[in-house]
Amino acid sequence: MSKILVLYHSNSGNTANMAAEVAVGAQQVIGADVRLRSIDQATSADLDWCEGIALGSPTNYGTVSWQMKKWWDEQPIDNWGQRDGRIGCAFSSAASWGGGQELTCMTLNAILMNYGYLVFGVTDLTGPQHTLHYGAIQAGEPRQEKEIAGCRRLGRRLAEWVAVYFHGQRDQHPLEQQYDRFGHLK
Ligand SMILES: Cc1cc2nc3c(=O)[nH]c(=O)nc-3n(C[C@H](O)[C@H](O)[C@H](O)COP(=O)(O)O)c2cc1C
Repeated sequence: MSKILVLYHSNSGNTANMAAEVAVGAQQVIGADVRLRSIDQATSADLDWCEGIALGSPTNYGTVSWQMKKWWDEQPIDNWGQRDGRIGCAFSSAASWGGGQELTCMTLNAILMNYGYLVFGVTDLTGPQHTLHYGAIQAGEPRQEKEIAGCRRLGRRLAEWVAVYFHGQRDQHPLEQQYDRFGHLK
């Protein structure tokens, strides 16, 4: 089983709704065991458990929420250096497009990199002019089909990479998949 943690903070529900869709996407990969946790519920045991993590925060003043930063700041230092090689990715909701979601994703990725996670972006388009190169991004909550698909694609890609790199399932590699990845480029 691929162990996938979707960990998020959300003040008013938008990032929580993204997280739920990311979890749905991860569950699309056969053999994925998915935990969906807010930082209010999660403990360092969840980090110990997972092989892959999708980390989500609202964009607050162009960066991660203080609550998300605090959660990581308070992780036991003993864990540092113990999670090298696990796989991570990011997602964020802001009020508006261009409100700093990608900056937040990059900061979330930087937090994960400090812990030794291998972080990735997604090359696919899930709708016209809609991609997630630095993580899934959103204005408000995901409503349109391409927005929901973007969140789900992030989770799916995470579970695919875990299947490939942790469990040797080469058939789960994105280049082996039959679903549409670049149709919206046309
Ligand atoms: C303290 C604070 C700072 C914020 N800063 C930004 C910002 O820099 N850019 C932006 O577009 N929205 C900003 N917002 C709006 C939130 O990012 C937006 O409402 C988001 O969808 C909230 O996600 P949540 O429902 O998961 O908390 C801010 C909200 C708060 C409370």
